[in-house]
Amino acid sequence: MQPFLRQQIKFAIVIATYHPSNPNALWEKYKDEMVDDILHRVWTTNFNFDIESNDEMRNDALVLIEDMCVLMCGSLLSTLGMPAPNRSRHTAFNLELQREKNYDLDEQAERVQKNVPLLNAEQKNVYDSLMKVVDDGTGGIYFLDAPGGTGKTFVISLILATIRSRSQIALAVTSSGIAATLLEGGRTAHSALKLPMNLLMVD
Ligand SMILES: Nc1ncnc2c1ncn2[C@@H]1O[C@H](COP(=O)(O)OP(=O)(O)OP(=O)(O)O)[C@@H](O)[C@H]1O
Repeated sequence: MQPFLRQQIKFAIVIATYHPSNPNALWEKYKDEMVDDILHRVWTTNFNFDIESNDEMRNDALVLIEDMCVLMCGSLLSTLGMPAPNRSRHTAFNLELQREKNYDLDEQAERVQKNVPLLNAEQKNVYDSLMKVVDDGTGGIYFLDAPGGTGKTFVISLILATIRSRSQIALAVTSSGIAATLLEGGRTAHSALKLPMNLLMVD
């Protein structure tokens, strides 16, 4: 059993098999304990122990409890006298989202202020063009190519910082793990987008 599910499983057993007289009151009493493990995972993933439990996490706990109740007694929480989870809001421990919302905005803004004036003409052209696409919301696919060491990563990092400094989300995905280490918040596309691995393919 995964240790982080223990509290929710115990709660589900009580609700699904003992049929307490007031399940809703029980949930109100223990709902904060139900998210302890979720909160702990969010803390350790984000290296930020200031994050507090929130409705999103409580909703995630309810979804887990309901899934287990359905397995145990075939009933949804609403029929067992409990609040129904909002499935459309279920984030499945949305650590990715927490992580992307967790950048220090001042730090990002400071980096932008310090580094934009350093861009050379070509870098500035790339930076301005891509930021315009972001600002206009037009989107698109852009390929940035230049000889090694000429500042591609520098520009890309600055674009990421600019977007993040505005509380917007910029995912940095790369094709290799080594490349991912060069960008703040960088992940491989396989990890970030849960791309399937073709283990039979030989490069
Ligand atoms: N405009 C700039 N002002 C100051 N330093 C810069 C600037 N552009 C790039 N650099 C620095 O130059 C070095 C090389 O830049 P960077 O790593 O971005 O190049 P790259 O094109 O991504 O290289 P590679 O293709 O080898 O990965 C880095 O130390 C980077 O911080």
